[in-house]
Amino acid sequence: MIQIQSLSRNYGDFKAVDKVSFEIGKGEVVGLLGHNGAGKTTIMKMITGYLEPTSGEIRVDDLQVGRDTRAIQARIGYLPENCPVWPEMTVIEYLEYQANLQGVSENQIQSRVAEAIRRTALGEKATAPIQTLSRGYRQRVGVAQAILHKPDIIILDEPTNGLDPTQIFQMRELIRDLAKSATVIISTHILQEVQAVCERVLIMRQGKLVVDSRIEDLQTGRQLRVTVNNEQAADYLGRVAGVSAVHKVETVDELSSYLLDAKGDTAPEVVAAITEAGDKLYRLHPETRNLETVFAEVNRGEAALT
Ligand SMILES: Nc1ncnc2c1ncn2[C@@H]1O[C@H](COP(=O)(O)OP(=O)(O)OP(=O)(O)O)[C@@H](O)[C@H]1O
Repeated sequence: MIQIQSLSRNYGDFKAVDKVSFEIGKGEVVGLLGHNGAGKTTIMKMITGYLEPTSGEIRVDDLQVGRDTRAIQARIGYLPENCPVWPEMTVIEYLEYQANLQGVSENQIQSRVAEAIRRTALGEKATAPIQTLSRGYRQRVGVAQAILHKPDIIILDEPTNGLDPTQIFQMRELIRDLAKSATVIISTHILQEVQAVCERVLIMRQGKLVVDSRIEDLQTGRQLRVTVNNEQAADYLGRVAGVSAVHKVETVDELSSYLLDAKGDTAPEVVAAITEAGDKLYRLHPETRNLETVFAEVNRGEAALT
C-alpha cells in the first residue's frame, strides 16, 4: 500500500533522512521508533506531502507524492507533532472548520464531526473552547481532525507526548480502535508505545532505518552473552557453527563481553571455541532478544539492516 524507496532529506549538508526504504501493507499498525532527532517527523512530513524529499520516491498504491500529493492527502489523516489547534474555537467549531478545509461535503460535515467526536470520546467537551482543555483532550481533538475525512491511512506523530498515564491508556485504546479500519503509522521515542499498539517496528538512528521487523519476530530471537579475557574474540566467535552475528558490548577491566545471535543452543560449541583459542571464559548465559534489547543495540550503533 505504502512504498518508500530510497527516501532522503538533507538540510544543507546534514542528512536528516538517509536513503530509507520500506513498504507498509494495508491494515498494518507500524511504529516508527527512534531517539529525538532520528528523522521520524521528517519522514512523516514527507509521506504526508508537507515536506519535499531531497531524493527518493513515496507511493501510495498507484499514487505518487509530488505528482498526486492532493489525492494522497485525501487518503491520509495526520496528527502533526505539535497539533495546531485554534484555542478560542470550541471543539465542534474547530472540527467543522477542519472538515471544510479537508473537502468534506457540506451535507456530510455534521455527521462526520459527530462520528469523530464519538470515536475520540470528546462528547462531554464538544462545546468547550479548546484553550480550556487538558493536553490529553487537545491530543484527542488532534486525532479527531485527522479522521474527519475517513482516511484509510492514519499517521500520528508522538500521539502520547506529554500525556499522563490515564490519558496514555485512553490514547492507546483509541489507536487500537482506529487500527481496526485503517493502516496506522505512529512515531514515538517510547518503546512501550510500540509494544502496546504496534505489530511491526521500524527503528531509525541518525536518519537511517536500522531495524524493520515484526515485534513477535524480535521477541523469539535468542542471544548468548559471553565474557572472555580477549578483546579480539569476535574473530573466532563469529566462526562458531550456529552463530550468525557477534556484537561486542563492552570491555571492562580487560574482560570483553559479546552478544552472539545464535540459532538453537550453541553454548557447548562456543565454550569449545573459547577453550581452543586458549582464552578464559568468565560468563556465559542466554538472553532473550526483545524490543528493548534491540533498541539498546541500535543506540549502541550495532544493529544494521541486512
Ligand atoms: N528545518 C530544519 N532545518 C534544519 N534541520 C532540521 C530541520 N528540521 C529537522 N532538522 C533536523 O533533522 C533531524 C531529524 O529531525 P526530526 O524532527 O525528523 O527527528 P525526530 O526523530 O522526529 O525527533 P523528535 O523525536 O525530537 O521529534 C534533527 O537533527 C533535526 O534537528
